[in-house]
Amino acid sequence: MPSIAAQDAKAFDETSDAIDSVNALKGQIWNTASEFDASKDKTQFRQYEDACDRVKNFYKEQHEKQTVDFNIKARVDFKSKKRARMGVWQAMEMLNTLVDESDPDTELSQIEHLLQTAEAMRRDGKPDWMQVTGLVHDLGKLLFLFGSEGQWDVVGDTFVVGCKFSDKIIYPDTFAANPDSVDPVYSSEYGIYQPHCGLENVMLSWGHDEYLYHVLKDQSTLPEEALAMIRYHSFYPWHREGAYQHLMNEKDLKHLEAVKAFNPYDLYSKSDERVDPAKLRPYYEQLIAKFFPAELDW
Ligand SMILES: O[C@H]1[C@H](O)[C@@H](O)[C@H](O)[C@@H](O)[C@@H]1O
Ligand SMILES: [Fe+2]
Ligand SMILES: [Fe+2]
Repeated sequence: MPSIAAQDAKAFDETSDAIDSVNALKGQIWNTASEFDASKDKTQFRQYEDACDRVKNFYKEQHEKQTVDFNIKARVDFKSKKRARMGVWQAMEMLNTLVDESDPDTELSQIEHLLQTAEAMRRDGKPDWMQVTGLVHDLGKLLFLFGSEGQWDVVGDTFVVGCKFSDKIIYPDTFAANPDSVDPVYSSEYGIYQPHCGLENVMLSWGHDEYLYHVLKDQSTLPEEALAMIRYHSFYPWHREGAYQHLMNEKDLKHLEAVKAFNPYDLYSKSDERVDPAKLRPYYEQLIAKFFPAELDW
């Protein structure tokens, strides 16, 4: 039996190895841009300072209400309820009634956004699994039709709850109204978490990413990268701004790379040409059949 001191030293070495490799790789990953990224004028997107009141009010409410208590309750509710049973295309059609209040960049319907994302990936020759991930990535917004409290617990960028709210989140001042921001534990650097504990062990603000990840992880044959794309695609303070590095482990580096490859298709396809869902349906139905059962529990 190694002594406690030796075990501590080993644990410390492992943590510092993880930190070293996070540090070595992160610069490379955070700075990568894809071909698709390069062809778009980025100044047209995510201009939150100039956004309309609809968007600003949305985030004011979300940042006030996403507390640790709420997040625990949302996860318990998720596990204890049955919502619906249907296929992927039917879910896309059902989602179409939602107009996302958090989005300053598109007025198009959700089905069009999903198809635009997938089509942009298809044009760039991305693999089947990634195209289908693009196709489904926002289906978690169905939560809104399944009894969410509003849009604030469904859409918008995500962030970590249970530790200090990062100033890399858009409209950071609005967290002053969140009771967790004056809680001595929840407002500290690490809060309820351990250094480099890994993002799978932290609570991201509840919404469409987290919900869909939990729905699909056991009901699809999507690879790990695809599930990371779904789970973290709204986590802009992390994947775009480089926040929360003190909570990352090595697995998250791989996930970061996947999310960074996904993001430009989600964001910049919003300015692409309109698509015709009826025309595209046969192609995507055969992709859906490769990765999902005919019906899923939502
Ligand atoms: O407003 C958008 C929302 O429409 C997206 O679905 C989400 O992923 C983004 O992070 C958010 O900023
Ligand atoms: Fe999204
Ligand atoms: Fe999206």
